[in-house]
Amino acid sequence: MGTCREPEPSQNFIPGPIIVGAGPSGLAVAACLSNRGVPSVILERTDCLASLWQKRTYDRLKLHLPKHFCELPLMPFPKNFPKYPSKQQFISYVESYAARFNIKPVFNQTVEKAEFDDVSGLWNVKTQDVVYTSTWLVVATGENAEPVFPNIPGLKKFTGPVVHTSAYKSGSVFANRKVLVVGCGNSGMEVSLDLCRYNALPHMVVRNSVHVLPRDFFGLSTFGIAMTLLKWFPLKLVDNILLLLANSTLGNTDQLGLRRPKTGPIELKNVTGKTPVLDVGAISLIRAGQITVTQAVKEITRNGAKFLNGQEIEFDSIILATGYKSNVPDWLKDNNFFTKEGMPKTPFPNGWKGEKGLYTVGFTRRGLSGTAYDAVKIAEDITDQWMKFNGPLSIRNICSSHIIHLHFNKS
Ligand SMILES: Cc1cc2nc3c(=O)[nH]c(=O)nc-3n(C[C@H](O)[C@H](O)[C@H](O)COP(=O)(O)OP(=O)(O)OC[C@H]3O[C@@H](n4cnc5c(N)ncnc54)[C@H](O)[C@@H]3O)c2cc1C
Ligand SMILES: NC(=O)C1=CN([C@@H]2O[C@H](COP(=O)(O)OP(=O)(O)OC[C@H]3O[C@@H](n4cnc5c(N)ncnc54)[C@H](OP(=O)(O)O)[C@@H]3O)[C@@H](O)[C@H]2O)C=CC1
Ligand SMILES: O=C(O)C(=O)Cc1c[nH]c2ccccc12
Repeated sequence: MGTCREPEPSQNFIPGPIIVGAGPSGLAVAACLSNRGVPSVILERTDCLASLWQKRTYDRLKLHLPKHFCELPLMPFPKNFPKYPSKQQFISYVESYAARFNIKPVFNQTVEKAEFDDVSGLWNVKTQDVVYTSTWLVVATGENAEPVFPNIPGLKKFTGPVVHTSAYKSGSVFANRKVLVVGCGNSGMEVSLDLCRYNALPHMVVRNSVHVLPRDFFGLSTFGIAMTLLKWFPLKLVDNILLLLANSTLGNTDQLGLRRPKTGPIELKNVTGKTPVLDVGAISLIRAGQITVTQAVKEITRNGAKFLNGQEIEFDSIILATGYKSNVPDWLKDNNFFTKEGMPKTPFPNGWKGEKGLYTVGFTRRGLSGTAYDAVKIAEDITDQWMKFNGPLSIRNICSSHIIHLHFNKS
C-alpha cells in the first residue's frame, strides 16, 4: 500500500483523459480534446463506433430532428445529406468524424468498475483485461445503455417470440402476424408503423398519457419552431402554441386513445426526460385502424394478453418498446454525482462536471445537441488543466525553453 506501490502488470497509465463509450458523445469529447492538442483514450465495450446506431436500431430509422440540431462539434453534416438523415447516413457521418480527428477507440473493452483512488488522486478504470489509470474520467456510456425489460405478469409464460425494440430490425419477419407492441414512445410508434408496412397487425399498448406532435408543420420542423419560439416566449406559451399546431394537423389524438399529459410537451421533456412522439405517419394508421391502440396489459398468457378492461386477445409475438436506461450505477463506484438511475443529479446545463476529474457527456435529455454542448465544455475544462501540466507555462516547458535560450546565447 502507499503512494510508492508498484503498478500491477496489467495497469496502464493514460496521460490524458479516459473516455468510456465510443458513441457520438465519447467521440465528440475526444475530437474537441484532439483539436486542442490533448490526447485521450476511449474504451468501448463493442467492436464498433456508435454501437447504439449500428447494432441496436431498426433499418427504417432516420434522425427525427433536422440535421443541424444533431451535429457534433467542429464538423457539420455533408451538404448533400437530406434534412433528416437516415441511420446509415448518420453512421457514415460518425465514422468520418472519427477518421477526421484520428480517433481510434480501444474496442472490446467493457468497463466493469471505475473508482477514484484518494491516495494517488487518480481514477482506476477496470475492464475485463486491463486497469487503465488517469487523472480524468469522462462518462459517455449514454442514456440508452441498456434496454428496459418490464416485469409484466405472465410474460415468461408467453410461447411466441418476445423482442425488445433494440433487437428489432424490420417487420419483414412479422407479415400477417398479430403483434403486441408494449409502449408508445417514438420506438413503439415507429415500430408499429414499420410493422404495418410489412402487413403485420400491430396492437400498441398505451398505459398512460403521451404527447404526439407532427414532425413538420408546413415544411418547418416542429422542433425548430419550438427552439425559435423559446428564444422569445416563455415555455408554457411555446407549449401551448405547439399543442395548437399539433391539434390542427393531427386532430384530436385523445379520441384515438392517446391522452395528452397535463404538462406541455417541452416542459415535460425538460422535467422528466420523456420525449414527445414526433409523428412520421403512425397517427394516420391508427386513425385508419391499421394500428390498434390498446389499454394497459393486466397479464400476458401463453398465447396472448389480458387487458385492464377485461378484453383478451391472442398474439403471435410481443415487441417491448419499453425504452432504455443508463448503466453507470453498475460500474461507477462510490460517487455522489449520479442518481441511482444513473443520471447526473445536477440538471442541464451544469451536469457535465463532477468532482476529482469526473465528467459526463450526453446525459442532458437533450439528444445530440446536449452532447455537443457538454463536449465543448469538458474539452475546455480539461485543456485548461492539461496546459498547467504540459503547456507553455508548465515547469517542464519553462525549463526546456530556458535551455534553448541559453544555447542561443552561447552561439
Ligand atoms: C432509436 C433512437 C433514435 C434516436 N434518435 C435521435 C435523434 O434523431 N436525434 C437526437 O438528438 N438523439 C436521438 N437519439 C438519442 C441518442 O441518445 C443519441 O442519438 C446518441 O446515440 C447518444 O450518444 P451517446 O454517445 O451519448 O450514447 P450511445 O450512442 O448510447 O453510446 C454509448 C456507447 O457507450 C458504450 N458503453 C456502454 N456501457 C459501456 C461500458 N460499461 N464500457 C464500455 N463501453 C460502454 C456503448 O456500447 C455505446 O457504444 C436516439 C436514440 C434512440 C435509441
Ligand atoms: N426517429 C428517432 O429519432 C427515434 C428516436 N427515439 C428516441 O429514443 C429514446 C427512447 O425511446 P423509446 O424507446 O420509445 O423509449 P421511451 O422511454 O421514450 O418510451 C417507453 C415507452 O414504454 C412504455 N412502458 C414502459 N414500461 C412499460 C410497461 N411495463 N407497460 C407498458 N408500457 C410501458 C412507456 O410508457 P409510460 O410513459 O407509461 O411509462 C413509454 O410509452 C427517446 O429519446 C426517443 O425519442 C426512438 C425511436 C425513434
Ligand atoms: O430523440 C431523442 O431522443 C431526443 O432526445 C431528441 C430531442 C431532444 N429534445 C427533444 C424535444 C422534443 C423531441 C425530441 C427531442
